[in-house]
Amino acid sequence: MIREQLFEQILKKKSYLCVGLDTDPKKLPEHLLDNEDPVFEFNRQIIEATADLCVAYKPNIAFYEAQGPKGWVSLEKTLQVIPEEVFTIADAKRGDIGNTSELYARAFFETMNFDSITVAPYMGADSVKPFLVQDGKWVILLALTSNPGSQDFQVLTLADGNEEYLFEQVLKTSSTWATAGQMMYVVGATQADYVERVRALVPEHFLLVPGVGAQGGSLEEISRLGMNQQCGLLVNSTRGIIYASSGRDFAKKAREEALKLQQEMEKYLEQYVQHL
Ligand SMILES: O=C(O)c1cc(=O)[nH]c(=O)n1[C@@H]1O[C@H](COP(=O)(O)O)[C@@H](O)[C@H]1O
Repeated sequence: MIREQLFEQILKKKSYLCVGLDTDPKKLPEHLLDNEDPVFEFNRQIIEATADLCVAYKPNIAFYEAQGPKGWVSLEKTLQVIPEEVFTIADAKRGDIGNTSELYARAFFETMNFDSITVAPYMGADSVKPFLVQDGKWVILLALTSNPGSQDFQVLTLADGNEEYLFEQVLKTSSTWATAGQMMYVVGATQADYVERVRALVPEHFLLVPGVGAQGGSLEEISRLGMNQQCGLLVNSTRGIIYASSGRDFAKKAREEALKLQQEMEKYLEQYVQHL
């Protein structure tokens, strides 16, 4: 999916919500367990209940890999029921020497038809470039993550005397590898203090923002500080939506939570995107 299509969908749905599909077999509502493929059935109902409120789905691959071959089957079936216009993110956090990254790219972009994949920048240019193979397929590079461990390396200052954080160097260098039509950055909602520094370096790029809800990040703050004139944000919520209820009403409750976020997003879009 190209950038213009993504923005069109944001305008149409008045939403920049990404729903995480981190489907844990241990957390499924009991009444689904008799199903032939409970993980798929759970995802199918979540998608049916939320597809008009969100612009992206982000299955975290770990939740499928952990189940072995049947997990990959559930993932493939899930992709098939995501409506065509909704952006898909393989949250796989890959990246390796060039020829291996090529195979990761093939796995997620060809064997499975994801629009994008999350990639770790640590191994540098030759580990990321194999994912930048064609228009409409995106790299979402980890820049400043939402977790406590982000403090261990990402905000260390470099020894070159420029008072620059490591994540800023990641943004500077990697933004020369691809345009804002092929690269996005992960910036945690818990990192609002640094968002202005992120935007100073990558004003045009979309940011994938996880960490609202269960991790405590604020949608208001990240929207105020991070939005650009093409919205420029995909804000993810996973547990806050998909596990809103563990009962028979799980899909209805998921919709209610997604709707709350969408309605808040509609407000920020009107406030911060000028030509709306
Ligand atoms: O790449 C990600 O999506 C990601 C990056 C990051 O910095 N923090 C983060 O939480 N994530 C993912 O975003 C999702 C967050 O889920 P919730 O905390 O349940 O909303 C999980 O799939 C995480 O793996």
